[in-house]
Amino acid sequence: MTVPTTQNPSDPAYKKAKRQYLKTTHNRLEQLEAEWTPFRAAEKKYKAKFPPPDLTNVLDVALLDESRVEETKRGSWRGGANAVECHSVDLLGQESRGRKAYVFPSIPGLVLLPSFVSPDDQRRLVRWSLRDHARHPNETNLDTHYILPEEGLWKSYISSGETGHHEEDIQPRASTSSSPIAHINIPPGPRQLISNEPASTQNFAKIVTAPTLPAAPSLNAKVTSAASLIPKLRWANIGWYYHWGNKQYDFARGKINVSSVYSEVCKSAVKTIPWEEVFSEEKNSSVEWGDEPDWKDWQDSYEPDAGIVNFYQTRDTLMAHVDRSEVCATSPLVSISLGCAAVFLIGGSTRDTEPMPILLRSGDVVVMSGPRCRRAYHGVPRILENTLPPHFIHGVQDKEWEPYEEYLQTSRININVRQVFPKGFNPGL
Ligand SMILES: O=C(O)CCC(=O)C(=O)O
Ligand SMILES: [Fe+2]
Repeated sequence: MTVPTTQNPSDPAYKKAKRQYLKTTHNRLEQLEAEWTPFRAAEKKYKAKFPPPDLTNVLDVALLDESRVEETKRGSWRGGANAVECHSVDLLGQESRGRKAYVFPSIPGLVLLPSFVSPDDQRRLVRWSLRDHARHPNETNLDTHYILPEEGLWKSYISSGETGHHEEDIQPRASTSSSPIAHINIPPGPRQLISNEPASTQNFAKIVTAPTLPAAPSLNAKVTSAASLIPKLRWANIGWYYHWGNKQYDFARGKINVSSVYSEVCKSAVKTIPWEEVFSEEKNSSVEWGDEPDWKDWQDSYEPDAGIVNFYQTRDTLMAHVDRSEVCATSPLVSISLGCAAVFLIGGSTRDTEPMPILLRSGDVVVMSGPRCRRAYHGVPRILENTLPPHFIHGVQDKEWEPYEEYLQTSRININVRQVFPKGFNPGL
């Protein structure tokens, strides 16, 4: 199956994007463009539906891998194999023999592990994310606005397909809450840009006691069905609860265990990275690391306890942001890509650094770590249609897999896992 694309001039999607472009550019103030930060300019470039962006400057290391030819030749989105300055390092351990990671002199602490997750494990993670994780007790973006089925949205969607019933059976939360309780307003839809104070061991006591009003259910939400809500699923929380209103963890609500399905992949990535080589070229490191670089401990001490699973449809984007709610500002953040490919941008400590574009494909893992990278601005301006790798399509004989394949045709899943506390810090929770 191919989905509409803005790359092909005879495709209606291209024509529509062109009409839209001509309409909006008519009114565009040139001055505004001049005021864009380099990060904003890059976001605009890769987001553009028309003309479709040229990806030659986007690093696409899958093009160097013969075993990924079937994957990279699908559709027409391809980056450049040598678009960005980087070099490869060998992964550690028997199981990783011959496998490589890429490191980037301009962003020490950024590590790209192409194709780190095997096709079988990718399918396992997709199933887990949709069916087992995006449901109670893990919070999702939809919980604020709808009373979701106990069995989870995905199972309810599948069973409605099996029985042929697409009933409108999901109630909006607003219509059922009778008692007037205090709320804050968090609009439904994409994550909002809210400026938060970077968490640290110094301000931790203040963060723990910050008031955390629940988000207000939307008054516009209507009775609906699981099938209509599935494309609206945007995120599911992992581990410690997160408060989106003040962009800090809500430690008072406690923590749900991080499933080993996720944590094992993340831990094996951290264990297999040769950290000494990753940070060997870093200059003046002790200044930025504080007392002592802590990477020497990561192979043993890294323990993920928070994060988010992001669900993107091909039209979705994630704006430039910094993940700074974790008390530990250096410990690895491990990010797993599944499904359709995406353009990922990563820059520096402000939006004034020109970001590096990297094409992330299914199974790729990105690790953001150390003082120069863990809190660098990053975002996802584009999900690329028709880039689903063949191992999600051909050869999957399993009938039960079909709805996952159908979902993935227009979706990307990102599992983004973090460690909140540095080694040896006692939060007293
Ligand atoms: O989707 C991605 O690759 C990045 C997601 C991300 O930056 C986040 O969840 O904070
Ligand atoms: Fe992020």
